[in-house]
Amino acid sequence: MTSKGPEEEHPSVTLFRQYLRIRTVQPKPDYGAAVAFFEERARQLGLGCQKVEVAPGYVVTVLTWPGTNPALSSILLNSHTDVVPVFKEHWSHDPFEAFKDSEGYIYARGAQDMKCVSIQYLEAVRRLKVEGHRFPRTIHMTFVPDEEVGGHQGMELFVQRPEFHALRAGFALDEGIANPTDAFTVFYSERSPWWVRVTSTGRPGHGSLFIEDTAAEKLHKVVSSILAFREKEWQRLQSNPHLKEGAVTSVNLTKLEGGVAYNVVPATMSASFDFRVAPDVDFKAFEEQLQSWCQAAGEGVTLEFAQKWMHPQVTPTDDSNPWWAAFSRVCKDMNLSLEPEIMPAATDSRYIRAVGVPALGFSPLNRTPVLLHDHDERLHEAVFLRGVDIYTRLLPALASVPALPSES
Ligand SMILES: CSCC[C@H](NC=O)C(=O)O
Ligand SMILES: [Zn+2]
Ligand SMILES: [Zn+2]
Repeated sequence: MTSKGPEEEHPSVTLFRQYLRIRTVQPKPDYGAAVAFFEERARQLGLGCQKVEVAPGYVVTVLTWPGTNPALSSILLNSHTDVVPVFKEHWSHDPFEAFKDSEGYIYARGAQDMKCVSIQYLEAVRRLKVEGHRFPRTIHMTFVPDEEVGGHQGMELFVQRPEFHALRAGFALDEGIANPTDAFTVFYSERSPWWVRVTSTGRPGHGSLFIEDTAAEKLHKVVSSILAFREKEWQRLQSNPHLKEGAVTSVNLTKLEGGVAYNVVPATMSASFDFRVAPDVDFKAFEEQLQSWCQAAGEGVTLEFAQKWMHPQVTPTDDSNPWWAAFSRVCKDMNLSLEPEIMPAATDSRYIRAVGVPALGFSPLNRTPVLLHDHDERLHEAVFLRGVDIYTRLLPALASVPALPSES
């Protein structure tokens, strides 16, 4: 399927590269251009198009292919439109040019995360429509802003809107992560982001003296306790080949703040941590553990949360879940091997699952190095096109899942 020259390029690849050139890059994404792009796709494909402004300047675009049985719940195909910033000097090609090399690799920010998936959905729907298919369940494609900075102005608000409930989503697909092997990774749950800032207060004074009870020494104790916990989780992951990254709790010390001069002992210092809490953790006990590390460090050590997700959900990956049964059956029929895992990072799936809609995180990218958020993010056009084939098989199966007990 690799094209030799631009004149022979597969039209789906050309469309993908057009979308990659839209600069929806944080912190100032050009969302207007993205919305216009999807409106034009809706027009070309003859799909319904709805724009929902969830916050000023933050529009969710919904493209709809109605099913034949409106009594059934719908399939939601979600993708975010924003991408993370780049360090341009570390790229081999301009990250917003969608350069394709002679082997067929397309270099661009968003090539894996997740502009590929948006176009793969659209192109699968286009093919199925052109072939004259109709399915019982409605298929909605949602193109949402703000995911890369937490989705607070995107999916978090959208799931609370009447327009979201009107979609009557029964099942959702959202992003996954590439897999370097022949297999495909599929995510059935996510770790919960807890962003914690520990602030320590103590006695100030002259930097030449042995001051007692300083902010720094107490902060050091908390940092040590947390990094010791990190090491324990890391060892647990390393020593058990059955455990994948998302199954343990991770933490990184990501910020240290405080101090004004070399010779002034500061009265306040703080440390910020990015925790990703595994879904099987007892959240209450874990928070108590954090509090007790602060208390053990001494007086005047407190913590606050900048982010604290409290609703982890697991989408079942057995045949008790008819959506999983349909999804995995197609993969089996196509000889695709699946590796079900817990997403280490946080995606919009958490908001979708939290309102009771089962969701799988799946980017149909195998034999692809994991380059999301990295320099030289790229995707081979053949892998991209294979992904369109995969959705072209998945969508008919999902949109034809028979009425669930709750729907009859
Ligand atoms: C926790 S809000 C930030 C969401 C972000 N998502 C993708 O990278 C992440 O850091 O996982
Ligand atoms: Zn993403
Ligand atoms: Zn991302």
